[in-house]
Amino acid sequence: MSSEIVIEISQLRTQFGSVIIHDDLNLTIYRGEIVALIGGSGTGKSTLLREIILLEQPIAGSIQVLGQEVLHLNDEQSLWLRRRCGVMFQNGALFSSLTVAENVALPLREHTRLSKAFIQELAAFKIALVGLPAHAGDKYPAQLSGGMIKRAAVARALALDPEILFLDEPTAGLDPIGADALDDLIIQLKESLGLTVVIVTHDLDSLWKVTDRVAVLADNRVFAVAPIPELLQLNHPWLQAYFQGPRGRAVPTASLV
Ligand SMILES: Nc1ncnc2c1ncn2[C@@H]1O[C@H](COP(=O)(O)OP(=O)(O)OP(=O)(O)O)[C@@H](O)[C@H]1O
Repeated sequence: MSSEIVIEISQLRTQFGSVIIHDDLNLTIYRGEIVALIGGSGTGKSTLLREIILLEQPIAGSIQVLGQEVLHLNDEQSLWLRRRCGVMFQNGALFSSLTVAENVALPLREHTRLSKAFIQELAAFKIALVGLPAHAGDKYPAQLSGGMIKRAAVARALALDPEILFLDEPTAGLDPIGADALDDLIIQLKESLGLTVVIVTHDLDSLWKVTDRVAVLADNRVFAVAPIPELLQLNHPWLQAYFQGPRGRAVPTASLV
């Protein structure tokens, strides 16, 4: 992890009607790290992610992404930032009427003036990069397994060579083997492409395996942000219940063998 800041959120306040979601929320994310956002249901994890990628507006505060204040961008700056950020939404959100290759090519068609042949080549490269066989490019999403759909969605998120990858519940709905393989892919992409990765996840196995640090949303703010072993030292009831409860485990299996 470098000391270069890629995302800096300060004094963020988010409110829907009279309901306060975030209040004085602060979070700093560094280049090359994998950070997960966790917290109870409704604590505003997905909303925070949507604010960072310009899909939602907070009431007050500051969100700087790659040195740009995202709350006051003109159209050109928004476009620039959207290209620097790859996003995989929950369930992949691929267009069902397009093949995988067409889905991956779509951001390239929208954001570049590259030739059709070159775009096809780039899409094929991204499809290979995420570990899909070449013939998967000709398939429609409905013809793919859950794990392949997630990989295709990651390929589309990587289409424009982003610096930051946002993943909303990437392993949700996958069997443990598929989820583990996707975790491997996320680590591999971070290491080979130098990506900074921000994940919203409830998957404890994933948290242990892929994250460098975990940011815990509680009481409308980021209550703590640290590697999991450090979080376990904190005496917060929700955190203890989360990691030490019936579905949690105090130490990763890898360190037991
Ligand atoms: N556009 C919106 N308008 C009104 N309320 C919203 C909007 N978006 C989110 N909310 C509310 O804000 C709260 C936080 O939602 P969000 O989806 O960010 O939570 P979360 O932490 O990701 O939850 P979960 O773990 O259940 O997915 C919820 O109560 C939700 O109903």
